[in-house]
This record gives sequence, structure tokens and C-alpha cells, in this order.
Amino acid sequence: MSVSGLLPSSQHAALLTVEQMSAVDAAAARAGVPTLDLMENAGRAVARDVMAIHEDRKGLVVVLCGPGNNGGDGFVVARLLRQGGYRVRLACCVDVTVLRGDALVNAHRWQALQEPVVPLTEDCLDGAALVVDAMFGAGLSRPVDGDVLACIRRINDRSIKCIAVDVPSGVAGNSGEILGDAPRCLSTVTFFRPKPAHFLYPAKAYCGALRVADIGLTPQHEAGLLCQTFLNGTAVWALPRPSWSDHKYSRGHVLIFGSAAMSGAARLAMRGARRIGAGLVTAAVPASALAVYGSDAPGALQVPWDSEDDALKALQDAHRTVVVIGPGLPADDETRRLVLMALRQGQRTIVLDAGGLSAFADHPDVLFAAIQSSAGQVVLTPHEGEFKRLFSSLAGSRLDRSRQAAVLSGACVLLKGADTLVARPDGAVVITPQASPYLATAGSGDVLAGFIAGLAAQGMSAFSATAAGAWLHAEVGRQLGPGLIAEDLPECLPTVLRRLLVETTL
Ligand SMILES: NC(=O)C1=CN([C@@H]2O[C@H](COP(=O)(O)OP(=O)(O)OC[C@H]3O[C@@H](n4cnc5c(N)ncnc54)[C@H](O)[C@@H]3O)[C@@H](O)[C@H]2O)[C@@H](O)CC1
Ligand SMILES: [K+]
Repeated sequence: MSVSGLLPSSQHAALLTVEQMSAVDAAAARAGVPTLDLMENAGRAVARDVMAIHEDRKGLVVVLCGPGNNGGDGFVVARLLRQGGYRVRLACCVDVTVLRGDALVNAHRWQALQEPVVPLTEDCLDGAALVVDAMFGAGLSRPVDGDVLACIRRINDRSIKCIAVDVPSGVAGNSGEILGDAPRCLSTVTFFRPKPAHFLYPAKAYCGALRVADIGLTPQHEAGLLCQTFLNGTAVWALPRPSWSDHKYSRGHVLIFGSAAMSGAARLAMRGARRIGAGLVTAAVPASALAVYGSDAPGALQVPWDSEDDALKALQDAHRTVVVIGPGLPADDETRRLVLMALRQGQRTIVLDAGGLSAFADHPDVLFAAIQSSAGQVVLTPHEGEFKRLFSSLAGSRLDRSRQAAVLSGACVLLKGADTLVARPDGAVVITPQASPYLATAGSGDVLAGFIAGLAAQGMSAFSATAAGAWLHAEVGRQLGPGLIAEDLPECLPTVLRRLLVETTL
């Protein structure tokens, strides 16, 4: 199930939708794997985590079971904990006679221990030291309500420790949205492969620590599935490594347009592009600002940009294969004409950010048409506000909207946020897992545009460069943490690159 342009190892970073997980389940059953064994293994994996977290066998564990197979897993957990000497109370939201299939078999196995099934109401949580949430998993189809909702609220209000089976109940597995409410869990145990929701906000904030347990499903059972959502990381892309034969021209040349009024933005992008390994970076800036741009970057080049002719001349240099337009530029007609000119020139990769995006707020169709007819690959890097200005017609989750935006625009779309998404026009999306809230600071996005451009200049495809740029940006943000300012991001990059390129073999 490899996807073109991504490393074969991206299979290990695949996130399966709930529909794909049930297809895997069905394929395993067809291949002769008993589904009852899968449920037993799932329950055992959760029971093991409960025992690791909660060693006090006298503290009451309340297992909350729903009407489907998630509840079936809960019956297994309860039985194994009971057999392990734990005090367990099991509550189910439906009468046992309503259960079906493997869930019913496991309900009977629980009852065979002479243990009761109590009604699932908020009172069943009285005295709980720990809760196992096995109410709803992949099968959630509408917002939680009634007694289930009341239980979830009590868990959260009283901060009762909770471990989720598969996903916290109320989490929509594909989108990461919360339907009604969901318990804030200490940890979540899922099976075989994670789902998008485990890495998408708001759901991620409810999952706690994630463990992916092996329950007997194998890659053979997912053969033929077209996975389109991946966890961003080194399984998906490989960073360029310079070799003995490289020189500054072969490591790529980035052209960045900058203004006099807000020179800091383009200078941060330049710094990012240079630190990530571009051989040359040129700033095209008003003649009045040449000294400003040159003063703190003696290794960068400057060319004057005071007219459309200047812009055309800067763009026509065939060595400048990657262009960044937007950081520090106003969202005006001049910027719009510059973007359209660059798209006509067909540089290999064009990164549009900030003013380069908002200049098209009133004319997004003009931008999309120019992208579709451009010979180059285009990257759009909007935050949520810029995204809404360009893609006002799109609705749904961030994952859905980023995917639709890439299809609509024909560009790679990086939607910034705590779970930064990068979508490709063919529907592939990566979710970046490790963002730090300290990255929410002025100039941070300018550095990101520079990272992406610098990687593209070294030969990465627009999608891989954007995914890798987003991941590295998040990683330096995570390493720096409190107190970081945008200027720190390029300076911390060598430490991260060293670990990836020198100390490990990818
Ligand atoms: N390979 C796999 O996929 C495996 C899955 N297992 C478990 O099976 C689960 C999926 O089981 P199911 O497909 O039965 O789904 P669920 O157990 O999540 O729930 C399905 C049931 O809940 C009802 N329902 C949905 N939303 C509701 C709401 N808001 N209020 C009330 N009722 C609602 C549905 O009508 C259906 O009866 C997984 O999450 C996982 O825990 C495991 O048993 C092991 C193997
Ligand atoms: K659950």
C-alpha cells in the first residue's frame, strides 16, 4: 500500500480510517484469524496497561461497556483483571441480551465468573479508583448522550483516572472531532495501527499517552488498501544528504522576495533556507533596503527589486529553482501580480505564504487557475485565518478541508496548527505530531517557509519538502520550548539535523 513519492517505510506511519480498520478486520477473518482471538488480544493489551498503571488490587476498577465490539473488549478486560485479583465493577449501557457475536460470548464469560453486570449510570462510578472506557470505539455514529454522557462528565468533573479502549468514547476516529463529549484519558490503547483522531486536535488532547498494541493483525491483512493519511516523520521522507561531488550550485538556489517595511520576515525565511542546506539564497528587495538585508547575512545575496522588470529579471535566472513570496509583503495588487508572474515563469517550486496568500483573498479562483496552469509545483502555507480567506467554501474537519483544498487549488497545502497538516493534490495528507505551543510567535511561520524552500531547492518534491519542513520546524520548537523566539529556530536546526543525518542511519 505504498503511495507514490513517499518512502516504502511510510507504511509504518499509516493511519487507518475506521472503515479501513474494519476492512482489515474482515480480511483477517477471511484469512482464518478468529475474531474472538483478536478481541481477547485487544482486551489483554488493555488489561496489561491497567495493571501497569494501577498496581493496587484493592482500588476499584470500573469497566464501562458499550453495545458493540468496543464493549466486547471491555468484558475481556474486566475478566482478565478479575482473574488477576483486581476488584472490578462492570457496567453496560444495554442489557446483555442485546449484545451480539464476540461481545455476547465475552459477556457470558464474564457472567460465568458469577460476576454481575450493573446498569451504566453515573452512580456506577462511585468509589472508582480507575475507569476503563469501553463504551464506543470505531463504531461511534452520533453524539454521545443520556447516561453515557453523564458518565463522561462525571469522569471529567471528578478527574477520575481513565484508560480508553481504542479511542476515548465520543471521539470521531476519522476526523478527531468530539461528538458530544469524551473522557480526558490518562492513556489510550489502540490496535494494529492508529487512526487519524489519535493525532488530530481536539481528540488528541483527550487520548493521553497512546499505545498501539499488536493483536495478531498483520500488513498482509491491509494489502490492497489505499492509505492516504500518514504520521509525519522520517518514515515518510528522506532528507537530502550532500555528497563529495556537491557544490553550492548543486545544493540549490532560493529566491526570496522581501519588503523594506517588514524586512524581518523575509530575513527569517532566508536564514531558515540557508540553515537547512540551500546552497545559495538571494533576496530580491527594494534598493533602499539592500543594506538592511546584507548587514546581518553576509553569506546571502541581494538583488534590487523596485519594478516589475526587476522582478522578472530576478525570476528569469534559471538557477533560482525555488521562490518564496509572501513573508513581509503586503496583501496588495503588486504582490498578486508578482505571484502570477512567478507562476507563469514556472520555477520548479513556489512557496506562497502570508501576503502572497492573502493578496488573493478576493480572487482565490485566479490563484488556483494560475497554479493549475503553472509548470511548477506550488506550496501554500496558510494558518487557519488565511485558509478561510482562500477556501471559504470548504467545510468539515481540518483533515477534510486541507485535503479538499489541495485538490481544489492543485497545490500542496500546509494548514498550520498544533497538528500541522500537509495535503497533496492527490489526497495524501501527513499529520505532524510534535508541535509545541511555543511556536505560536511572530516570525515562526517565516522560518517555516524558508525551511520548505531550502529543502525543495535541494531536490525534494514539494510535498516531501513541505512535510519535512513542518516536521523539522515542530521538532526544533519542541527542543527549544519555553522562551523560544523565531530567531532561535534556524539556529537550533543544526542540532536536529545532526541527529538525523549524522548520528542515525535513516
Ligand atoms: N480489528 C479491529 O477493528 C478490532 C476491533 N475491536 C474493537 O471493536 C471496536 C469497534 O466495534 P464496533 O464496530 O462494534 O463499534 P463500537 O463498539 O464502537 O459501537 C458500535 C455500536 O454503538 C452504537 N452507537 C454508535 N454511536 C452511538 C451513540 N452515540 N450512542 C449510542 N449508541 C451508539 C452503534 O449503533 C453500534 O451498535 C473497536 O473500537 C475495537 O475496540 C477489537 O475487538 C479487536 C479487533
Ligand atoms: K472507548
